Amino acid sequence: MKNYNIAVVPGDGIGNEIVPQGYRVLEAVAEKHGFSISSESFGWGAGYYLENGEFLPEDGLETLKKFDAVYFGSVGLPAVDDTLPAKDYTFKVRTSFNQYVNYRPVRTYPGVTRPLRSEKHIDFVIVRENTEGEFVQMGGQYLPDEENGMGTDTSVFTRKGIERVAHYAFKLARKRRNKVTHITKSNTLINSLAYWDRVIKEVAQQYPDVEHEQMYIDNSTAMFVLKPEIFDVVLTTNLFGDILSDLGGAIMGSLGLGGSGNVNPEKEFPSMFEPIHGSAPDIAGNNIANPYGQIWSAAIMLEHLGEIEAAQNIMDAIDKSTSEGVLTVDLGGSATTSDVADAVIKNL
Ligand SMILES: NC(=O)C1=CN([C@@H]2O[C@H](COP(=O)(O)OP(=O)(O)OC[C@H]3O[C@@H](n4cnc5c(N)ncnc54)[C@H](O)[C@@H]3O)[C@@H](O)[C@H]2O)C=CC1
Ligand SMILES: CC(=O)C(=O)O
Ligand SMILES: [K+]
Ligand SMILES: [Mn+2]
Repeated sequence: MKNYNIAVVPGDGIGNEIVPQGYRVLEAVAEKHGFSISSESFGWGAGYYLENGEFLPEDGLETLKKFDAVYFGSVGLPAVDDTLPAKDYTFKVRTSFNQYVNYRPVRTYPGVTRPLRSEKHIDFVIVRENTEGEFVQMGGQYLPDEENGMGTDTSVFTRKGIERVAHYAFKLARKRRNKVTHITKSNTLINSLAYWDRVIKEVAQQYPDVEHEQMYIDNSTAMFVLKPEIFDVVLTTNLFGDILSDLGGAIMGSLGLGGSGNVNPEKEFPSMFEPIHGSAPDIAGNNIANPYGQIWSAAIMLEHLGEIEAAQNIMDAIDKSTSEGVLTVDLGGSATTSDVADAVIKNL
């Protein structure tokens, strides 16, 4: 029997509630589709940092490398300096494992009320560049306590970094509705994002069959709300994609509905699958967090591993569950985190 060995990293806050429920769905779907899942769980994150002074052990990345994939929650706690979780865990894994695509789909969930007036069907994918751009954390603070103190962060856009994510986006569009909208702000960021546009346009010429449109980030936030049905593949920078994907969660009805994959398309390293949101310390510990995005992330992981039918089975079971009204508090319902997983497993 085919087996997938998964590193499970729940992280902090609600990660410790939704990851175990997502894992239950994973085990159930595996049994149904004739493959097995083995796993090891790692208690890394901000809580681990409070006890050990680091987010993960020194050989943590080496440990993760041996797995087929990483099933992750979120990291960050109010008691820990919040400049650390991304630097010391999330970005470290994404960058070290060349997970240069952050695949973040947005869609309509049946039975979920969304904040938009329009009832039109939404189904698009944000492809967020995931290793460079505004988030390379190259910069510094100069005399921070002084009157003339200052801080800088430099954006880095490389030809290689832009080309590889652009090729991914155009290839993905060919499997969908053949349209790429690339997000920019080159009217003001006249070096970094003008270069981003230039390289994407070069790549676009190799996909003459795919419609290609450029849109400024400010206008795109408005279009997400006013006309989200116009999007198919949204190709964005790291920072813009971070912001747009929370907006994507919001237009679906809740941040808790968004699943994602940090993908190394070449499969030289394991990819990492997590919901789009953070550790939500404000609601943690009550079994009320919405696990649909975490469960969707399991489906995205299975698709990446080649278990297409099992992935589709999870998506159908999610749709059946939301249609039946199995909705958490953030969606106006009263289902608990574990109620949702129970329903999804029943509906597989
Ligand atoms: N990839 C990661 O590990 C990420 C970590 N973070 C970290 O998470 C911590 C909290 O950050 P916030 O800005 O508050 O963002 P957040 O996404 O954790 O929460 C924002 C709001 O959405 C709600 N929410 C999020 N997920 C939910 C779910 N599944 N069900 C119901 N409600 C949900 C929260 O209760 C909160 O009111 C910080 O330490 C931050 O650095 C934030 C984003 C990503
Ligand atoms: C760090 C963060 O907010 C994200 O990757 O979505
Ligand atoms: K997350
Ligand atoms: Mn984010």
